[in-house]
Amino acid sequence: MKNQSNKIVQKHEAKDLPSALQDIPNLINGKKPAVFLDYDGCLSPIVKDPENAVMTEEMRDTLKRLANVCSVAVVSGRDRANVEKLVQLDNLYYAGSHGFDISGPNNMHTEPGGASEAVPALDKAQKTLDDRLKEVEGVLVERKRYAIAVHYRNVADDQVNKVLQVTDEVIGQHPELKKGPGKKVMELKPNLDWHKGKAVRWLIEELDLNKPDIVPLYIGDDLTDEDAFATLQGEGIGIMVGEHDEKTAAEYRLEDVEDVQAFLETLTQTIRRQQNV
Ligand SMILES: O=P(O)(O)OC[C@H]1O[C@H](O[C@H]2O[C@H](CO)[C@@H](O)[C@H](O)[C@H]2O)[C@H](O)[C@@H](O)[C@@H]1O
Repeated sequence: MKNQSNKIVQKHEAKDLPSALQDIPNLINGKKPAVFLDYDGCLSPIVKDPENAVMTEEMRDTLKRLANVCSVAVVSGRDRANVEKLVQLDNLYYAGSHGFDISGPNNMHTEPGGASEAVPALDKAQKTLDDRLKEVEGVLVERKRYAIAVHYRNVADDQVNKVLQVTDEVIGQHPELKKGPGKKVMELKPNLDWHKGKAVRWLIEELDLNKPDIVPLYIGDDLTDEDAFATLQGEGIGIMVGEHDEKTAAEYRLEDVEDVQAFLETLTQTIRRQQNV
């Protein structure tokens, strides 16, 4: 399958991929990793209420140790400020709203995808969604700076179609917006050629990581992470956590959040050994 840049992207069933935990020194092949991580389903397990997706102190310590030996970025669908608050580490880079809103150490803040033009449409869509979905029990309309997530995880099965139909109608009223699926969520995003893969590419260039002795790793669990896996295929390593509904462009897999932490711990030790620290 070709992606938008006409690269042929190989896709596999997640269950058929080798475990990324098996042989980490071989996986990074003597290169220094730059690590890009999704948040929900990767650093914190999927839970019923997005507000309760809290990262453990152990995972925070793991990330802190990793960020001492290589570049680390969290690339999330969440609002950037929200994911920064959840992770609470100031030597990481953060890309929120699916990569539209990027921050980092030394007051770095930039919005390379040009999403601000979609804010009036997002504001109007949010009002309509709040109004039209207010009677549906369990629905959650989560506003991010540059996206809206309509969550139906806690909606009764016989009401889910209504939620999706209303969401589709509202997107149809705003050519500035497009839809994007996720885990029990339908998102409204700026209708622009920008996604997590483009944000990762932007960070690689900006942080001067585009070098033969550096290997970018991207770890994620959701459909929105496929853009990053596809972007890195052939030059980096995509690692799928668990599974989603489609084939994946990742080349390795991890089972769950615990596996992610074990992988990051071993990766840190491997880098330290390489650096003789
Ligand atoms: O790119 P991510 O960091 O993985 O963010 C994707 C979405 O994650 C959140 O929703 C998902 O996780 C929730 C908590 O586990 C779960 O309740 C929900 O069903 C999932 O879709 C977040 O709320 C969204 O804004 C992110 O886009």
